[in-house]
Amino acid sequence: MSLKVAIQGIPGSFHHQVALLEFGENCEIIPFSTFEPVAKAVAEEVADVAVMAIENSIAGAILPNYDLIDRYELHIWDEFYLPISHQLMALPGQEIQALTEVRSHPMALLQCKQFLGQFPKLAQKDDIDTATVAKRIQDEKLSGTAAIASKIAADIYGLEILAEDIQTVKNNFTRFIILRKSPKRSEEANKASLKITIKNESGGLAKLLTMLADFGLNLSKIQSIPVMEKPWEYSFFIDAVFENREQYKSAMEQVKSDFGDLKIFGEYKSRKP
Ligand SMILES: O=C(O)C(=O)C[C@]1(C(=O)O)C=C[C@@H](O)C=C1
Repeated sequence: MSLKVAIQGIPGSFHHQVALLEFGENCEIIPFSTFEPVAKAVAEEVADVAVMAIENSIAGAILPNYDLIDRYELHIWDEFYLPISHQLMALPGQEIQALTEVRSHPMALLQCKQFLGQFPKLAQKDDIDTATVAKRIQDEKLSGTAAIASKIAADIYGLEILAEDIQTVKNNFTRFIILRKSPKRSEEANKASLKITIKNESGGLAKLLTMLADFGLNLSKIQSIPVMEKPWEYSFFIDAVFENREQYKSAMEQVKSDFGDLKIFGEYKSRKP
């Protein structure tokens, strides 16, 4: 039986590309148009695994996805960094000047903000995912509308590329995480994703960070997320890289005893390029 992989997006989307690269051409892709049903599908065992974008090197974090992992009690099994190159594309034979709107996933539009700034008359519209826009332009023969999507999407849906590599910096990556319902047991892990809710007292965060550094944890990411039930209080989502597993374990014990709540989303191998 093939692995069921939940993603947001259709063939040609970046999620689809990651799913095939990670799980091979024979996996069964279960596509959704937003992130919440992706998380739900794994929580309810409709899918075995989910691929979910979590942050981009130009546009930053996709904050609502942190909440989904937390709320649906999912576990991070792995990470995947995909180089992202965006192309402006439209029905064949059109000039950029003839376009009136450009549609894409909001994260993709953000990554191309500088390029789009040159075309103030081009209305920017958020859409489901990069490839869905490319497909719709072809299916409905939408002249005047452009998509921002991958070269693969242009090939699949028969669109012409009008401008290549339009993301603000050429070296652009999106970090995806691989989620499952059950926790992963791995002895080779050197990275952990944590949620720490510290007591609201002066210097609390500074003390936490110093303690983690003392145990040899290198924080590759720290993101504050509001605690919804307690206005103006925050939890911290932390990605920490470590060399010594015992020291990491000791640090986690100390977090629990001295700082507050700890939730470990996953321990896995760092894939940072
Ligand atoms: O729209 C797509 O193709 C996606 O896979 C979504 C997504 C995202 O969620 O950030 C994935 C990678 C890129 O950063 C742009 C968009």
